[in-house]
Amino acid sequence: MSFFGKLKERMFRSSSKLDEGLDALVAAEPAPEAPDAPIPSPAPIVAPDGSKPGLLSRLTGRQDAPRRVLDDAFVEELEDLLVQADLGVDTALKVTANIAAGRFGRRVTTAEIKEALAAEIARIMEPVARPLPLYAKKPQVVLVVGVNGAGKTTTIGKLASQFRAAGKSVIIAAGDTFRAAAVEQLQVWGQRAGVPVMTAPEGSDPASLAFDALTRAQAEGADLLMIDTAGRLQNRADLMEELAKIVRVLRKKDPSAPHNTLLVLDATTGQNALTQVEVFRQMANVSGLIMTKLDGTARGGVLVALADRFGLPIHAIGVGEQIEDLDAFDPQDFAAALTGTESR
Ligand SMILES: Nc1nc2c(ncn2[C@@H]2O[C@H](COP(=O)(O)OP(=O)(O)OP(=O)(O)O)[C@@H](O)[C@H]2O)c(=O)[nH]1
Repeated sequence: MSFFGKLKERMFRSSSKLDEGLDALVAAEPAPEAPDAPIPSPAPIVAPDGSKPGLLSRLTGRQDAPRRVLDDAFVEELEDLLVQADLGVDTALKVTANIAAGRFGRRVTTAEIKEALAAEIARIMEPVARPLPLYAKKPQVVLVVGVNGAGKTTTIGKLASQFRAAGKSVIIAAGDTFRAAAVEQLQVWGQRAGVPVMTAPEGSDPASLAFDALTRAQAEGADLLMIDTAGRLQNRADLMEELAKIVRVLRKKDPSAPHNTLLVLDATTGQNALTQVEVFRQMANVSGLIMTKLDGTARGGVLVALADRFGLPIHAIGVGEQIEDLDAFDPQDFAAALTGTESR
């Protein structure tokens, strides 16, 4: 199945929410307020090119798509709908203002609003849609950060598998040494991807494991070293110190490491993802994002808010629990899936 087909199918719940909301918005043409208020004469149905509809289309009703005047009430309802779809207040206001510009006071159809919304979303997402950059430098050190449960382990496994398929040699370091279950999970993913996973005794210093892993990666001439990290936000100071130490120690072996710091975010957390970006940016030099669990969530809109607020590259999106369920981020497809329009 094409990327768009898969995304659309899997984001069905997100798109249908916004999709249906937009349909309802246009259908909800408010009745005139007072009985003695002048009833506005219906606007002539004129095609976008200015021509009147022909007899056949008038008879078949194809020109009769519901229309609603884009007025202040419409603008407010559209803003609310976008906030509910997790675009965040600032982005929702901006997007709505852009859609209203040039259309205010006109009678619009749902299709026109959906197309305009998809175009606005794609415009915001375009600059951030960038795959993980691969450098000539070997080994390229990729530090993976994010709260527990965001999908770090799964994403590392999926990425490792894709790099392997592209002919790259990869080593994984299980840096969350405080949770035996996390280490075991990563070992399972390493096996699936066919990639060695370096571990350390439970409770040992993750920085020391990172150092050993980089030593091995350099010795073996590996292309990539991916380092998993803990995600205990409950003790922020400790986590910050832990991440800082990993970076300090890596730089003893390679002053340019880490070459990427990926923040993994869970789409189902909605607006909370914005806070996580802020927190992790204070703790680590986040260079890009991967958003997981976009399948089956109604909260995919948060990606638009993230792109608009932070402008950090979105390297990939997780659309399922299987090893192949990590896709490149395509802004046109994403906008189409979210708004229920056809991708260009
Ligand atoms: N539906 C879906 N589930 C996902 C996706 N990515 C990860 N998951 C699931 O999310 C859960 C947590 O994923 P992990 O990879 O263990 O998350 P983590 O951040 O490593 O969490 P800890 O191991 O607790 O540190 C698992 O059940 C995964 O199968 C995704 O893109 N879609």
